[in-house]
Amino acid sequence: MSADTVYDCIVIGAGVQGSFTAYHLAKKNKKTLLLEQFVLPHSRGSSHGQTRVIRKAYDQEFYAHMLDECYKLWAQIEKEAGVRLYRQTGLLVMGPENSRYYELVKNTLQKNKVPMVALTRENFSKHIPLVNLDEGHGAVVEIPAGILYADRAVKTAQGQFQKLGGVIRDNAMVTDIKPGPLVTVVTSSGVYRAKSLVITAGPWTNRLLAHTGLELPLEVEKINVCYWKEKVPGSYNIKNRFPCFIQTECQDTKEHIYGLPSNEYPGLMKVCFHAGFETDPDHRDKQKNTSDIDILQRYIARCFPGLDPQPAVVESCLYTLTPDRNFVLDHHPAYSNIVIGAGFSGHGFKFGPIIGKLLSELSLGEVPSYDLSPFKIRRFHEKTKSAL
Ligand SMILES: Cc1cc2nc3c(=O)[nH]c(=O)nc-3n(C[C@H](O)[C@H](O)[C@H](O)COP(=O)(O)OP(=O)(O)OC[C@H]3O[C@@H](n4cnc5c(N)ncnc54)[C@H](O)[C@@H]3O)c2cc1C
Ligand SMILES: O=C(O)[C@@H]1CCCCN1
Repeated sequence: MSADTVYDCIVIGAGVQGSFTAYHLAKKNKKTLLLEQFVLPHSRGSSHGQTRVIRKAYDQEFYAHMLDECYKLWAQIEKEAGVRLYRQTGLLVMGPENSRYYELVKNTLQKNKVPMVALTRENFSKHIPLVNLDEGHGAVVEIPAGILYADRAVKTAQGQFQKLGGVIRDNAMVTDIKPGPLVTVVTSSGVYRAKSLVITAGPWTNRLLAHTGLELPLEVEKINVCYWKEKVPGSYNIKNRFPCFIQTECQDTKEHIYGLPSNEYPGLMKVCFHAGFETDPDHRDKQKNTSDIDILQRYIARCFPGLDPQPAVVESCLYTLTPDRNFVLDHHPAYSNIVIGAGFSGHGFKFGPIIGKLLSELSLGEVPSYDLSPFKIRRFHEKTKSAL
């Protein structure tokens, strides 16, 4: 491409959401440029690591609805690229039987006819050995849920995008955005222009939006990603059909604790706390709070007796949270040819292919395939007004 190329669309940020957006745009024959500040692949954002959970066990039904198509889109890209990205493991959901959240999750699964098994206290340990169910808690298994191979998925979306003629420039940090009928994007390695722009910059979203006069209520948190050693190797292994799990709340915390079967590191199971500590994305290593690990240790000692209750490996990842934990998928309020995909609040990976499709639709001025009202920027202002 020559220096004066005008792209149909520029996408900023090659995490899972930007990579899938670029892929969908290229599928629609749009001349697309994907810009990434770091050399790819990297582990400084939110999409790195080997695994993520895919599930329909949500308290809000609109997420479960989107997942129908999402599973199909994951299967489609697996087929196109000849790689495996999804593996069914099932998802064990445990929570206080009398809690509203646990009830809503069960209702979503039932209403959407998701194959599931409700476990009783009597048969729990037969189906799920080496886990202690808390007193007063119920348990259901969502059968089709599973894991996504995260790093491989991002690489595959980028690879398919390139095969379709898309251009990726990594090591290209965007330093300025000049809105207009043609948007100008200034990077550390060149200046580019396009008819439309999609910003999928994860934890750096507000830094980029500052160039356009907008600030969203996003909070960036560092998550301690903990792996715990199996006392007997293999006891919680994916090959032995151990499922992913979510503990919606328990005596140790009102927040989710969740885990994935041992898989990526031999003999280690990933169990994490679904909340972290505020950080600057460029300085996350300075955030050293580990009070979440104390909570996890207590939980593991009580409920996962087959794990050593000391983390064997601790890595880090970033969440970008909105106040209501729903995503932002919308046009920029002042510039209709700038589209924003942000605030994935620690649960956006599974939706990558559908978010890519939706952001591509918004950037092309098409009617989006789903009702995007839960994801509009306007909701933040409405909240502020009603609070006055
Ligand atoms: C520990 C952890 C566990 C999770 N578990 C799950 C799960 O089980 N299931 C699930 O569905 N989701 C899960 N998530 C959430 C999911 O991973 C995120 O929602 C998703 O990865 C967000 O992707 P993104 O593309 O928005 O952000 P990112 O991956 O951060 O991508 C943004 C990209 O923009 C680039 N960028 C930023 N600024 C610039 C600039 N100025 N110029 C150029 N490039 C720029 C960044 O370098 C980065 O590559 C988890 C997240 C974490 C951290
Ligand atoms: O999005 C998910 O499915 C996981 C599990 C629960 C909390 C963190 N994210």
